[in-house]
Amino acid sequence: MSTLASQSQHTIQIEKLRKSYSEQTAGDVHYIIKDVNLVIKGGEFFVLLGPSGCGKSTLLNMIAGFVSKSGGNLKVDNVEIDRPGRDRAVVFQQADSSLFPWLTVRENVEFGLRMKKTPKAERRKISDRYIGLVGLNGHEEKFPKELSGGMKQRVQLARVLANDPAILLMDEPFGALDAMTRRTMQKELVNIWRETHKTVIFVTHDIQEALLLGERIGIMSVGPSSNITDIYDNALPFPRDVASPEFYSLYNQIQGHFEE
Ligand SMILES: Nc1ncnc2c1ncn2[C@@H]1O[C@H](COP(=O)(O)OP(=O)(O)OP(=O)(O)O)[C@@H](O)[C@H]1O
Repeated sequence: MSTLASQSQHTIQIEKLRKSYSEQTAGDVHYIIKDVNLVIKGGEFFVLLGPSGCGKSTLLNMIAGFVSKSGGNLKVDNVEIDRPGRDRAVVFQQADSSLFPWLTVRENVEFGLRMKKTPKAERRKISDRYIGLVGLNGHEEKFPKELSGGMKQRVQLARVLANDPAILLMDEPFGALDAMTRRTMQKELVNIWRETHKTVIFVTHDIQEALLLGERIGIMSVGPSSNITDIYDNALPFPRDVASPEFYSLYNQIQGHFEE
């Protein structure tokens, strides 16, 4: 288990970061994102909010090390990111594609630990903890096809958490869930984050979701050459109340930003 001290590191430093998927083609370079500057502190819950197609997933996948940069600097604790690493893990919107259908809930959660050759008793202890944390007690022996969409997303989250990455990269993880399940998962994620002190970068295009979760909310402009144009601090106490005047006021400020 990572200590609080070690989790308070893992600061992500982004300087003049740019990405083009068409650098090899002749003519003007078409940048998806251009000159993004951002520092995300270790242990912070940061939300990337922006309209569809602005490059949120591209930026997240660059931090994950799945997509290469075209220019600028992208570092964790002053070390350049040039590949995926155990310090970072991604939670995708579609849980189905990340779960092994032939493995049970417990076996899916323990998969990474098995690869690391973690002893069986230790694996069981860790999977018990995270299966409990995501509310799946009693479902350990089920297969993915026997689970609802929300339950599958919980398994994906438990599996990622079991590997204890310091940095959680979440790409619209609740986008495919019904409204009630989504709200439950949002509350659980906040509890997990507060308990584990991980750095979270959460991508969404939903202002309410951004405000329910984030300590800071980075607004991405419409592409191409998208950038983070504004950052909103959100110090509202947890659990956040969507009906409070403070929530409503912040919501309107951010919405106004997109209407400009
Ligand atoms: N592998 C790729 N090759 C070429 N273009 C790509 C690739 N991946 C993404 N793009 C383009 O980059 C732009 C940004 O896509 P991206 O998925 O990062 O945006 P997004 O903000 O996450 O969108 P959404 O909210 O709809 O998921 C889009 O125009 C998309 O077509």
